[in-house]
Amino acid sequence: MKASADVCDALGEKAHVLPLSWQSFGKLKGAVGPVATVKAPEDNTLVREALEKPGFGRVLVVDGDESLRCALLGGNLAELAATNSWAGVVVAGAVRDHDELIRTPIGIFALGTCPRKSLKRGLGEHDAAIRIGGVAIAPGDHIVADADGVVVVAKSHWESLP
Ligand SMILES: O=C([O-])CC(=O)C(=O)O
Repeated sequence: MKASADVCDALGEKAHVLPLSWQSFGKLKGAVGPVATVKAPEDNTLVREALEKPGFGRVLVVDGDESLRCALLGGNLAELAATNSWAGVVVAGAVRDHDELIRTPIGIFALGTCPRKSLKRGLGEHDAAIRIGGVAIAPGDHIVADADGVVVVAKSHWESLP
């Protein structure tokens, strides 16, 4: 699996580091793959909808407005993601069920934990162009997340990597 540091060394400024304080929660300590996006403003209805579909090895990047007021993913959604062949989930927000997440065979990266669940009103948007930590991310970009951080690379640059 590609390491985020190697991707940064190879691509320089073409590798976009998401400058936030990421923590790894899943049993797998890395997630690499093409990006699918979802906006989830303190409401994880669309996160569930996305993870109910086949992941095909993609990484779901969740724009949660960096809120730590509620959890956008917990043990059930992590299990769903692993079952449906998602390579990982990157949540710019909070997750919960820490002790279940660490046993689930998928990469899960988030900014922290919160024991409160999110709204279920269907707010948000699938496949949106999003911005996390000031970095623009669109479906089809590639992501490398590991213990060093989370890096986004445009498809054209990704294909130039050895
Ligand atoms: O359903 C939710 O809101 C999040 C959760 O607790 C889970 O995924 O288990």
